[in-house]
Amino acid sequence: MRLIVRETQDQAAQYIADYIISKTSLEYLQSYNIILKLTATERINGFSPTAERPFVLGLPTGSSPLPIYKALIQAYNQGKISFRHVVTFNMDEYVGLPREHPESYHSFMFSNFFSHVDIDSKNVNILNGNAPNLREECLSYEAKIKALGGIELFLGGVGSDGHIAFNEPGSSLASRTRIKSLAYETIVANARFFNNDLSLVPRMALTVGVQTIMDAKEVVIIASGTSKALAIQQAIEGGVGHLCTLSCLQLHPCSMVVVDEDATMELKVKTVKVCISQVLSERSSSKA
Ligand SMILES: O=P(O)(O)OC[C@H]1O[C@](O)(CO)[C@@H](O)[C@@H]1O
Repeated sequence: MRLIVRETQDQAAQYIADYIISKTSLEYLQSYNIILKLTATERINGFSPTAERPFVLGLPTGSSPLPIYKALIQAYNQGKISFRHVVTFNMDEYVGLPREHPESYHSFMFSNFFSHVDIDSKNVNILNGNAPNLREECLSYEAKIKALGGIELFLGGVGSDGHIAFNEPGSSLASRTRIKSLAYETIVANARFFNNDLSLVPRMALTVGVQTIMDAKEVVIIASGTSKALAIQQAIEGGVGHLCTLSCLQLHPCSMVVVDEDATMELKVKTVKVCISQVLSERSSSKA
């Protein structure tokens, strides 16, 4: 698992947006007075997606990815990226909240991202939390991901309790898309989107599973703010376990967690130093 630290949330978001677009450009990483010149890898642009061979992108909601969506929209407006041949799968959706509700993840995704770029709405996949048969809905979501050859890059956030998507503490690390009850901590955290009224926050959601995320070829997580610091500490310094489902990424061959400085507050100085020096050596050896 790679850990990338940026000073602010906006810088962390810009790093991820650039990474997803992947300009084939040179990147400079400064660490402990060493400046290394690194070659950025290619993602959407390097993949050159077509209608027959789309780029399959997993996407999150929440406040953390908002600056990433802003940066992607800006890049689209500058002609640096097109989403015409990108197929998206969102991580989760509330159960029972009407699709048109301003806090549904459908509304969130269209108002914060999809309506501002050239994505074809037929390529947008979001779980239907009002489906007549929720189990069937989850099974066909998994089947659709598989039929498209899997997710190329899954972008995600993390809950303050360490959840990835809505895989709350105690979720099976082998889980797949299913219905989940939200943890009390998540209901409290999300109440800010529902006039701080706990009774208005849906109690259940459909969510991709931990294994669905682990199956993606690459996973990129954003975390910012001190409220995420404990979750980041557990996921990075703790063992792999179902009480902090983000920790599953320790077992992923290609995962990256991008944080702002506030989110590193519970990490040991040594962890941050080791992670940064690993990035430097991994990247410089991949250049050789
Ligand atoms: O970024 P926020 O608003 O803290 O949200 C945290 C997490 O909760 C979720 O919205 C629940 O899935 C995640 O997608 C997100 O990463």
